[in-house]
Amino acid sequence: MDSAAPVAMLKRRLDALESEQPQGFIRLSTPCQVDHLMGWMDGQRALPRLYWKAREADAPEYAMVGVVKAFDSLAALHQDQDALAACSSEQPDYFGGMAFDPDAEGWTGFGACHFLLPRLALKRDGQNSVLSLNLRFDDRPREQELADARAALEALNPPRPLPPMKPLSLMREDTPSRDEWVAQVHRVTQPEQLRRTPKVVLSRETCLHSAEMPSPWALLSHWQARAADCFQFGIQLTPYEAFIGCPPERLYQREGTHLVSEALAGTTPRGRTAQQDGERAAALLSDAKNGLENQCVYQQLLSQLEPLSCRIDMGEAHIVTLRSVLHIRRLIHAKLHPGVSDQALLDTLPPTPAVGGVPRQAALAFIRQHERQRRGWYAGVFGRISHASSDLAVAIRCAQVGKDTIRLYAGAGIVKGSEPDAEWRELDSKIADIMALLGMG
Ligand SMILES: C=C(O[C@H]1C=CC=C(C(=O)O)[C@@H]1O)C(=O)O
Ligand SMILES: [Mg+2]
Repeated sequence: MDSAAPVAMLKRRLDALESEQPQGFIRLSTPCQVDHLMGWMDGQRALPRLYWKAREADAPEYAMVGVVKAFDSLAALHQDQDALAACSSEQPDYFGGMAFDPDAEGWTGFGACHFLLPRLALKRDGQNSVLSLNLRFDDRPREQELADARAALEALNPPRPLPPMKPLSLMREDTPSRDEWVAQVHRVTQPEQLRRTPKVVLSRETCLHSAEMPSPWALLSHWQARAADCFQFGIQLTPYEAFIGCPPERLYQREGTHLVSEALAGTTPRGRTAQQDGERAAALLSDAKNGLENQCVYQQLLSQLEPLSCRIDMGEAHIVTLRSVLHIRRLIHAKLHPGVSDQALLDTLPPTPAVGGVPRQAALAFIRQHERQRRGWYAGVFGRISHASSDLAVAIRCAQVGKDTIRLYAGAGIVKGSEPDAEWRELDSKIADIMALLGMG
């Protein structure tokens, strides 16, 4: 990619702003040829860095660096959207995520909620790539904003070739251990416990120790090549902490008042042939335990969306085929009441029973009491929010990349009929792609 010319163009556009009276939010954009966005991300030194692509094959990719403004609550984000709606014709995209449980101790460096309006965004949409510089003049001195924007442009680096994936000599540590897992699954499936809490999604953290921190962007680049049908995200807030993932599950997509959500739960490993896949898919759809896992998610989403919507259309259960596993999915389309905000949706929907349980509070209480690992942003929410449209994934199939550890997360819905050994194997199949990349497959 030749970024010198686009950067020079944006600097000229900035110079032109000096003599104007810019108001509110302004996005300066220029075409910018890109070969590989991950190489661009890896080449940058400024922080934060954030990458996002929704799971549709033709969804645009966003690679972002630097920050204009950050938000540590949905209320603050919503307030900002309202403020800009009142003073700007263009509205920004905000990117970020939320922890699984804001009331539990999370990961160092990752708050309960963190969304940001990036300073620079490289957006690739089909054949078109555009580099944008975001600015705002409603809440800060004009001279300072222009100087900060110029500094961000000057700090931009060219992309660099991604380092090859080195075989890491990794020591593996599971929390819970396999024995603890067996005990936890037995506890959840006791009849008395199931009567009060019919579903709890238990999780595992697999901690891999490595001598040096791999580039999170090189890892994500390899991982995304194996997860074309999934959302793909990465966020790096500090030099030694990044969170990446390729989740298959959508929390919701909103276009105006039209909302699409889904229940993705119920799992079986892929077969070795197309015929075996077909047999496993049929068995999965008729299996009581997996059906119940999905039903819990679907019903809760429906009952939560009901008061927010004037119309809800329910879809049939069908199979989603990923590289290593098959899942059951049911789609939900809703027409929201006018004025239902992303804040209202995000205050209501997560954590869904695909990652928490039913009833929510009892399941969360169980998880807080029995899980030793910190879920942090695993099983939280990650995505893009804007005034006109939003798209958010459930942050599963993910890894936290630290200075000398890589932590992989996987969970399994435990309901009546769950067997500890089969559920443990389900955890491994869910993260098989990233395990294989790390030489642990
Ligand atoms: C919680 C996870 O998966 C959820 C999504 C799909 C299928 C699931 C299951 O069959 O248990 C889980 O509910 C995870 O991958 O960490
Ligand atoms: Mg399951």
